[in-house]
Amino acid sequence: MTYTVFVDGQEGTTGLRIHEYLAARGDIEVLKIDPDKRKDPAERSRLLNAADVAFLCLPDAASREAAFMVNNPNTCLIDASTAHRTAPGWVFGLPELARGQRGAIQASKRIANPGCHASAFILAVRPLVDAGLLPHDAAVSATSITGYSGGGKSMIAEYQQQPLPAHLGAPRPYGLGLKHKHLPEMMAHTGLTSPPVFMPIVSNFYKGLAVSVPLQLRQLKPGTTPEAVHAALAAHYEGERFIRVMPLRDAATLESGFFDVQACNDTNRVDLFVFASPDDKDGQVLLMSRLDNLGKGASGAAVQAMNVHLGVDEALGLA
Ligand SMILES: NC(=O)C1=CN([C@@H]2O[C@H](COP(=O)(O)OP(=O)(O)OC[C@H]3O[C@@H](n4cnc5c(N)ncnc54)[C@H](OP(=O)(O)O)[C@@H]3O)[C@@H](O)[C@H]2O)C=CC1
Ligand SMILES: CC(=O)N[C@@H](CCC(=O)OP(=O)(O)O)C(=O)O
Repeated sequence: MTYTVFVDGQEGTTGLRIHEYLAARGDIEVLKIDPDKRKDPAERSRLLNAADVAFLCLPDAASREAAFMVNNPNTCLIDASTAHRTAPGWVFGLPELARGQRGAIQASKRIANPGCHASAFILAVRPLVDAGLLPHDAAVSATSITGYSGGGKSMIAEYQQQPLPAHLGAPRPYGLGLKHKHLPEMMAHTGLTSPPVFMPIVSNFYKGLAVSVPLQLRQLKPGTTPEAVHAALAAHYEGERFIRVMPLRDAATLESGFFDVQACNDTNRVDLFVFASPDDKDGQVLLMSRLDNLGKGASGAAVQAMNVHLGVDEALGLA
């Protein structure tokens, strides 16, 4: 069986990476748009409606526009943008979210893929909420360190200019209005009733992302230990091929003394960590979640969602 696929936004960062994933696939025929017509609504509409699966790798407004163009009931849209992640009628493209999510992705023709920061945050927090360890109304905060490709073509150009302006050489916190666009999906797909205080930091490396979520154990169900937090993650992701729950107080990371934000690059993997002090006297845990923002954070996740939707091996074409 061959499926036809169109990538709207084929020359953007996410779109190009999806093409790389699909290039080796014998079961996929990629429909290409003439470069001169890639923003021509009539031509985009024709190709969107000709595809079995269309990836939207566009700014939010253009993604909304594309969704309106589709009238072929067989076309499945997989949107990488923020436009539809909490929209009615769209399924969240994160198969590992909860039991039943794969079935929902398979059954829907409208799939909204998670944001890169949001994927990492949700995958760390959702299991604790589901296990009843973290109350829905918990006050949570999170930090994310990300490479600059997360900002798409314009941010890549900014960071790759020669000579590099001095202010881009150091990490840059942003989202300081506390209204980052991933907050709605972070709440909707973890079950938290108030937004986390979230500070992303972009830095001078191409890709790689790590979200950290510090928790005081007294915020959790009384009696919760770091072991219980770790066990909840391990149980939630048992058998998941793209999620690795690392050992509690991961010895390798602790020995090196530094966390490697880039260690999931060029994979579709997410690594989850639970750090705690050795004697646990302070009653704290630090959750960390690491991924490649262009892998499981965007293009890899989109291809995985397509595989689930088509009912083929979920890992086909993915590292
Ligand atoms: N980069 C990342 O790590 C992640 C990105 N995303 C999301 O994926 C989407 C794409 O992001 P990314 O690839 O990084 O962005 P880029 O800016 O790299 O690419 C966007 C592409 O869309 C094209 N485009 C803009 N408007 C239109 C239009 N009206 N019709 C057709 N094409 C159009 C742009 O054209 P032109 O080349 O002329 O600018 C560009 O090629 C965004 O919504 C982003 O937020 C999601 C998760 C992670
Ligand atoms: C470094 C940087 O700017 N990153 C982007 C997130 C990239 C991402 O996940 O984007 P979407 O939600 O748009 O899909 C940001 O924080 O806005």
